[in-house]
Amino acid sequence: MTDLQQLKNIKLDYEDNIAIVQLNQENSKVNILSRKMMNEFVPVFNHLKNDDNIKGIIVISAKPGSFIAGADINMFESVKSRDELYQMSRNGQEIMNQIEQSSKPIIAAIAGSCLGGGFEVALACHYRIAMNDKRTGFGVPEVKLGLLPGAGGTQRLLKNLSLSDALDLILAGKEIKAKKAKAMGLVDILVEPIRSDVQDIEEQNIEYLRSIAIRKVKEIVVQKPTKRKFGLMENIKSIIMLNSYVRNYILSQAQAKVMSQTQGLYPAPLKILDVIQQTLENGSKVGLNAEAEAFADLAITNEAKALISLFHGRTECKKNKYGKPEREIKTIAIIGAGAIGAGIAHVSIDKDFQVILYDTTSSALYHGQSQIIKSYQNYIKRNRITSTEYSRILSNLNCQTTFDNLEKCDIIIESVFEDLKLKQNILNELEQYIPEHCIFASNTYILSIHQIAANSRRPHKVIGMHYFSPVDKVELLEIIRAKQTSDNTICTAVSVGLKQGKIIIIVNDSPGFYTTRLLIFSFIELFYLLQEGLLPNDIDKATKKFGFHIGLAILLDSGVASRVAIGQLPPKSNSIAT
Ligand SMILES: CCCCCCC[C@H](O)CC(=O)SCCNC(=O)CCNC(=O)[C@H](O)C(C)(C)COP(=O)([O-])OP(=O)([O-])OC[C@H]1O[C@@H](n2cnc3c(N)ncnc32)[C@H](O)[C@@H]1OP(=O)([O-])[O-]
Repeated sequence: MTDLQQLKNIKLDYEDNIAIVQLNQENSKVNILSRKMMNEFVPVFNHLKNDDNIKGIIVISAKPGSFIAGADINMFESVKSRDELYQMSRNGQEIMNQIEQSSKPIIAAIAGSCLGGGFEVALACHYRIAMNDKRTGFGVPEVKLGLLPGAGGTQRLLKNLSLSDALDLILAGKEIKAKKAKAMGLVDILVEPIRSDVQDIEEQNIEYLRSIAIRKVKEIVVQKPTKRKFGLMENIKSIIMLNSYVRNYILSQAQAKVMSQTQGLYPAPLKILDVIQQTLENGSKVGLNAEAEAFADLAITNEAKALISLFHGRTECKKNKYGKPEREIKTIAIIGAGAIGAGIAHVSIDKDFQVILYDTTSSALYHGQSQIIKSYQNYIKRNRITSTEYSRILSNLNCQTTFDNLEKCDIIIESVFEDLKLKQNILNELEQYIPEHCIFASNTYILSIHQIAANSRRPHKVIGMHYFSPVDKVELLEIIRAKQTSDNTICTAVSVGLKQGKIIIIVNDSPGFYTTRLLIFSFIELFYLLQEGLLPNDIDKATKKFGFHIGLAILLDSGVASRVAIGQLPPKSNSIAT
């Protein structure tokens, strides 16, 4: 029995007859439903449930940016048997049922990520109040770990949403922002954050959210909650759902989409569809059991283990192991307004970097600028940003055909053709204009950073930053350190990349670095297959069936790959990854 005076991951507060359960996972950036957290949460909840003085409960997080990031992923890895996983899911479902069935109103006051098991907790609560800010997002990303929501999430999402919307969330594992969650009926009240120029803003916002939640729960205690009224469209949708022909049609469409996107290589989406079908045909009791069975089946697959390992790898690649750069980076100059240069500008301006986009001609510059403007206009159309945000973001972009203002730059990212002489000349010329602290990054997939810096006055400030097209969609950034590159230069490049939202690998300045070298070996095999008489289309089909996102032959046909394959790669190979 946990002593309620000795809680380490939960702070229990009271205001009048309202209990505030504040989650604050020890030694962690995020809250998770770990064994330690659950060992405190369950006794706290039972105590509050049985205490007659308590009339209402609020579940809130003390951590800025994180409500609950889900069940503890490491817990699944430590489990020894399938039965244990099944039981874990059943226990999770039982806790959520207890929350839902509580006679006292329970409000989830949500600021930050509300994901997986965290979203399942929120869905089990009677009322959801959410901060309408960038960091607050809802989703069930379990499918990305090769799993499915295993604490009643499939059932509650089906109850709260139309079948298509529920499928959309569970199968894609995508995150939605608070405003969209409110529009979908998953959130009851949106709270606007306090102005962003206030100090300790996030802590203050949590306090503010808490005060609104306390007011609301007191109101509910007096009035008793009114059931959410469904609109006309929702009523029509639920009538349609009673029709098995319509249901089966939606499920078969979803299955076809899954098969075309995954080639059937991932078991989780297919299991999810199966659980949903069983629920729709036999009701929630069968659905819950099917969910737990599927959770246990999936958690022991190699696919889940590989995807969980990928999660850990990605988390590692989001860290700056070099610490903090000596200077804060405010201004970036990008040399070359082609698709990649413009893409780099695109991922920089919305992170509040001041960007100078340079090209030699107005028409090239116009082309790059139009690419950026078009993308951001699309975001407005898709409600990803408001027109005010659009104006603010675009005001960070300065396009020019001269080297004016380069003295303000903290980093230059050169993204011109793969021509060693050209890159060397640009570096030499720019060194006349840029300040002493400014670092120079070359966006190259093949040229030696050491050679690019051969005539530099400060080679320790030269580094490679290899972006991938389309830059606003591909998360990977390959950072290449030459022997002479200083740690602060690497640290600065990593911090810029992380702020741009990239997942970063750091590699040595060796032939083909990491990514291009991997491609080379695939292309060598491809050439053998072509010589043996296979058709490019068949090779593409086979590689896609194997799991490649695009066919290998079509990849070769894209300019980048062919130039790599045609022999710019130096013959000698050294070790690559740092
Ligand atoms: C009650 C039992 C119920 C059982 C039944 C199953 C229930 C459920 O359906 C299954 C799940 O929820 S599956 C889960 C579904 N949820 C997800 O898939 C969400 C996974 N998480 C994320 O997507 C991101 O971490 C966030 C967006 C939450 C934060 O991003 P950010 O601000 O850039 O932060 P960051 O740098 O990424 O992470 C900081 C630290 O937190 C760590 N950590 C984080 N989540 C963890 C977790 N769930 N676990 C463990 N650890 C987790 C992370 O490793 C790192 O550790 P380190 O030691 O410092 O290296």
